[in-house]
Amino acid sequence: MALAHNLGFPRIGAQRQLKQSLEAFWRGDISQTELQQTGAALRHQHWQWQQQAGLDLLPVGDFAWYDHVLQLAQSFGVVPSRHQSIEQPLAQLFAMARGTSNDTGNAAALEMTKWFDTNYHYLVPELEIDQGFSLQSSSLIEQVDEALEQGLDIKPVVVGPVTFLWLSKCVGEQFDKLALLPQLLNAYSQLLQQLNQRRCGWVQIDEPVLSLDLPESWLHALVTSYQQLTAEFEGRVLVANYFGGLADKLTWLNQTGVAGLHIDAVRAADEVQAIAIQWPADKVLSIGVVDGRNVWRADLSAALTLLTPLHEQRGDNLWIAPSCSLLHVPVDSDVELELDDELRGWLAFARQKLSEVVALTRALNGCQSFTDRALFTDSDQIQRQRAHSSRVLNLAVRQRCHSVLPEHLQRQSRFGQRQLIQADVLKLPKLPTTTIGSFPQTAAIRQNRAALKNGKLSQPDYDAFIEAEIADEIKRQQQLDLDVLVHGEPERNDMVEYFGEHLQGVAVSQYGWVQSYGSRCVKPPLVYGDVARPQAMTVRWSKYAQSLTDKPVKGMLTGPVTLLNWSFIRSDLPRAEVAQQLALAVRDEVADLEQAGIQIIQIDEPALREGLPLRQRDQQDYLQWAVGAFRLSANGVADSTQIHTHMCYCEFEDVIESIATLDADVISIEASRSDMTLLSSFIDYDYPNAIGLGLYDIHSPNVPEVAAMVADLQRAKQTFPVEQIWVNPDCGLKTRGWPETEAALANMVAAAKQSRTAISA
Ligand SMILES: CN1c2c(nc(N)[nH]c2=O)NC[C@@H]1CNc1ccc(C(=O)N[C@@H](CCC(=O)N[C@@H](CCC(=O)N[C@@H](CCC(=O)O)C(=O)O)C(=O)O)C(=O)O)cc1
Ligand SMILES: N[C@@H](CCS)C(=O)O
Ligand SMILES: [Zn+2]
Repeated sequence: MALAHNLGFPRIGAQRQLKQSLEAFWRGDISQTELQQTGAALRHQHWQWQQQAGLDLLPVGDFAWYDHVLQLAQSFGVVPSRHQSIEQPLAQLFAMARGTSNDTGNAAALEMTKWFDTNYHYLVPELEIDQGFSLQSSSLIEQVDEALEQGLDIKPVVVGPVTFLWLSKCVGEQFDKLALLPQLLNAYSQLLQQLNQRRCGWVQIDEPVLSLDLPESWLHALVTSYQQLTAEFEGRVLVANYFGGLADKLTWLNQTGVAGLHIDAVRAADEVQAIAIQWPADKVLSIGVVDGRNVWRADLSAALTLLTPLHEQRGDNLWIAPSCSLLHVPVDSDVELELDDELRGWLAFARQKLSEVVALTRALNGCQSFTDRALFTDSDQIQRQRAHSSRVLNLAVRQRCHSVLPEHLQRQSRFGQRQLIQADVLKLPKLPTTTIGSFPQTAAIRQNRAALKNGKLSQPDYDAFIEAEIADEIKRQQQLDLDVLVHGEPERNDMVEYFGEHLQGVAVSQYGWVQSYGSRCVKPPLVYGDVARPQAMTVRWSKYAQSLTDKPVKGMLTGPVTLLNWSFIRSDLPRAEVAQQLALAVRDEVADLEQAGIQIIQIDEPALREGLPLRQRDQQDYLQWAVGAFRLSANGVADSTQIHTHMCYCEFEDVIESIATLDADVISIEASRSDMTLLSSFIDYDYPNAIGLGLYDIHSPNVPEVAAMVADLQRAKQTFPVEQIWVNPDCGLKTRGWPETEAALANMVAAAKQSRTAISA
């Protein structure tokens, strides 16, 4: 009998209960006991749903208060010294996640970065050269005990040692992280011994680093690790890889002695047959055949065709699962009642995906229920429907894509010439100051938008409210004496979802929340068909803002690659083509902004680096079409129009050449959190265009000091021509409050002014 299992369930809750409880706890509105009750209720609910779906083994340990990597680090005692004085474990966890600030000083949060190529962010464990590891109280064990008390058939899940070490960073003296492996393995052994005491039959150890190009020393580490862990665990170890292929690592995995292997049969469909032959038939092979990174219903008949011969070969040793943890999809598509029946029918969120896994497993085992059969019938019908639906194909869009010419990707003149023209038009001071776009999304803004959505506020009243917000934000920026103003983005729920709401071929869900980091969530748009822009999306707000001031107001758009990477994209068209359609829609908006008198337009691309394929062999192709999409969106303007772009949270060194090829007049980057080291990629590359230095970290409520920013500007001036330097925060200010925003910007403007005086002196 094939077995149905799951790798992980979304922890935030179908109604974002975890978010609400966390934020209430942080505000001091609820007690720790109440927060813990929310956690327990969510875990109980999620296990119940998974059990009802018919899974044979339920994942346990996938729940985390803020981030599962952070939680594991704390369990192993990997706590930076600046947070060690906090004894209460939950308080310490939140201090590591969010930083602390009190009379005795600030203790910074851990660095946050992208989890592989997803829009989920994990906290980076900090390792010192003499780092010790030992099992402290473990959230995994607590969750296991809780699930066992509920009489569930469980499979504990934990991030594996190779991935943990790979994702951690060295602090202080630099050293080879692998030197710490033996001690780290001891901590894992302690964890496995605890699972032995609880007689767990299986443990799932996640090693998504297997999807990367790994140096040989790390593959040796893989073998050493699992030889030790399998010897110590009395049950059986399932190593789970996802987000890509691992065929090149199979001979290494064969030496590890693990009893089971999970593969991502969606991202690496081409490897399934070869792995099925090479992975011993007496070991479990788990096929991640239902897409855990996208929201469309699976083609169940096609999946069954793939699985049937594998089942004939392996029998009980074939497991069926989603391709990866369901952390990356929303919970339940059945509640999306504002979508029409046809579109809703095309969707499968986490709960629906588990029904698909179970239906496939039962079909293999020859014990399908009536509901399972109906799922297959529906699936066949949906595949046909989507292929022929008039809402999917837009001939005008297809025609326009075919007519794109190389000159559409080209500015009229080179940067040097554009710079002179723009300087003449804009008349900005040296080291011009600006912000990245959004200002605080206050409770009042969110409440008014909620009121509009549930019919309590009319559209004209809402629009008037947004105009008043914009007017207030322009006034504040003028008082701060910023040089290039923004309208502040108060009309946007999110920089991607907002555009999803305005584009044809794209739908937005009502409750389709996905955790981005900690308590913060996003609702990725659903790109189901060819994308078109029926009317202007932002012009009204930018134009209104510009009418209130003589200073230039920067138009603010999200770029095509970020719209692509932060949406759920149709699976019947190559990503490059969807990117081109999005690019044409953004290009039209750029043209309309320019037409409306907006002289500076920023096209944000924070997800350009994130979309970089995990394997080097796939990267050039992506970079080529992604850069092409950006250029198509941006380059239809006159030389006098200044194009900005913005990127945050990203390492630039492996993509710097492509970033230069974007040819934006100004790129604003994060610089402060990396102590200006991110700049080194730009310096080494001799980056030709202008750069906006993210001079302070917007993720912290701390107000940056003028002197520190002056010192950073001084360093930048030593490496870049001063005409190329702009001054700005490192990202948008939507998550901040007004008092710290105004104080920080006042200091930033003061730092720029001081630095200008130093230039002219
Ligand atoms: C730059 N970042 C972004 C990423 N991805 C995106 N798609 N967008 C991004 O901006 N990835 C990388 C980073 C991640 N950073 C963040 C930062 C902040 C958030 C965030 O704050 N998310 C909000 C949700 C935003 C939103 O859609 N708001 C809506 C709905 C607000 C709401 O909850 N309303 C209440 C009622 C109102 C009330 O009474 O307060 C409700 O519905 O119950 C809106 O503004 O209308 C979050 O709350 O988590 C995300 C990623
Ligand atoms: N313009 C956006 C960019 C975020 S990456 C903002 O300011 O929020
Ligand atoms: Zn940003």
